[in-house]
Amino acid sequence: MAGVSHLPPEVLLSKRVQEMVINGEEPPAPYICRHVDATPEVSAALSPVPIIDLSLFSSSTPETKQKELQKLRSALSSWGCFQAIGHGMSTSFLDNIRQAAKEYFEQPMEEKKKQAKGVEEFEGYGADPVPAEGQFLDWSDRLFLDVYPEDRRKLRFWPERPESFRGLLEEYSLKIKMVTEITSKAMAKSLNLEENCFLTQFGERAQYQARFNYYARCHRPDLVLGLKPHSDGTGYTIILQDEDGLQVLKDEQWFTVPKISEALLVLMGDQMEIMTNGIFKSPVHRVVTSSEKERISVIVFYTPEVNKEIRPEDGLINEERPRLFKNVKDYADIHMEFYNRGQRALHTAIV
Ligand SMILES: O=C(O)CCC(=O)C(=O)O
Ligand SMILES: [Fe+2]
Repeated sequence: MAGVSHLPPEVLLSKRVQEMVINGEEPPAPYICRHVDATPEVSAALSPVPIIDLSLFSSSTPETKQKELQKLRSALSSWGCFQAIGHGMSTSFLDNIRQAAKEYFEQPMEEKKKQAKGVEEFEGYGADPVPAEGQFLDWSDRLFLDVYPEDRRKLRFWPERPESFRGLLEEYSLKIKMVTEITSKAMAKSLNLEENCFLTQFGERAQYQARFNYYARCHRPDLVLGLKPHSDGTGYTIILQDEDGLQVLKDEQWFTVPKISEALLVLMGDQMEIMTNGIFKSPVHRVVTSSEKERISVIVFYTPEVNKEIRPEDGLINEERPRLFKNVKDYADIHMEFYNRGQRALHTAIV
């Protein structure tokens, strides 16, 4: 096949990874990671990512509730993420979401290109905007959609096919809203804070953005990543996966997050680290590629409302733990600038 490795990133990013795979092309040079990562990897079977049962926060004895809150606090202080079960969504409903995403990506390119985004835009079907020079590209395609506040939706990017897509996304987002409410309250209680404090910081016009990721098979999983290492600029992020592939960095090891059919991964972003004055960790994570299986994930980014200042909770600042972070506004934008250069942005918020 004709090689494409001489093409610059902005040209490559106007093509889809899925197209390259269908055409039998080798990963072009900009997709090849240029450093050798010697960090050990822990397989899904051996990764003890904590599991939290959200249903125990509403219907259980005070002792059981307290125990689960402690588990939550410990999970978020050490891992920065947990697998949520008992969230009120059935496994068959989650499978319907996985299936709709799969059917979307399985459609012919012309169909998906109806939602095509510009190379430098965020919303729509495509890839991340062109990164800074020297950064490698991600072996993935994605569909990115603003979901809430509702008046921010751009329906021209919402697929009409598969037919179930829009309805399922609507239903899923409503349920995710309930999950964020339960989770935000439980996180506050686990830190002995007033239960609505994080919800108030996120604001009434908190943002929910959905991202459907398609990680194509790749001949060279040793050289190519589905998504480069990063932390999220969100408040926190909720991830539904259909295969293993996501890895979280902890204790200098990459832990593969096991796919559990009934679970959603809740992962802290930098803004929760700021609001908890550094108690909850926003973990670095990445997605590896596989030569055997493609992978789909459905992500909801949950971020404080535009233009709203957030700050470390007063109740988490004391003599032993002085204030670590400044008040910040629209941190996700700063995060994006650094992300583009393959860097973290959290240090910009340190006092
Ligand atoms: O696909 C995944 O599992 C993770 C995606 C992710 O980390 C992101 O979109 O920020
Ligand atoms: Fe992420």
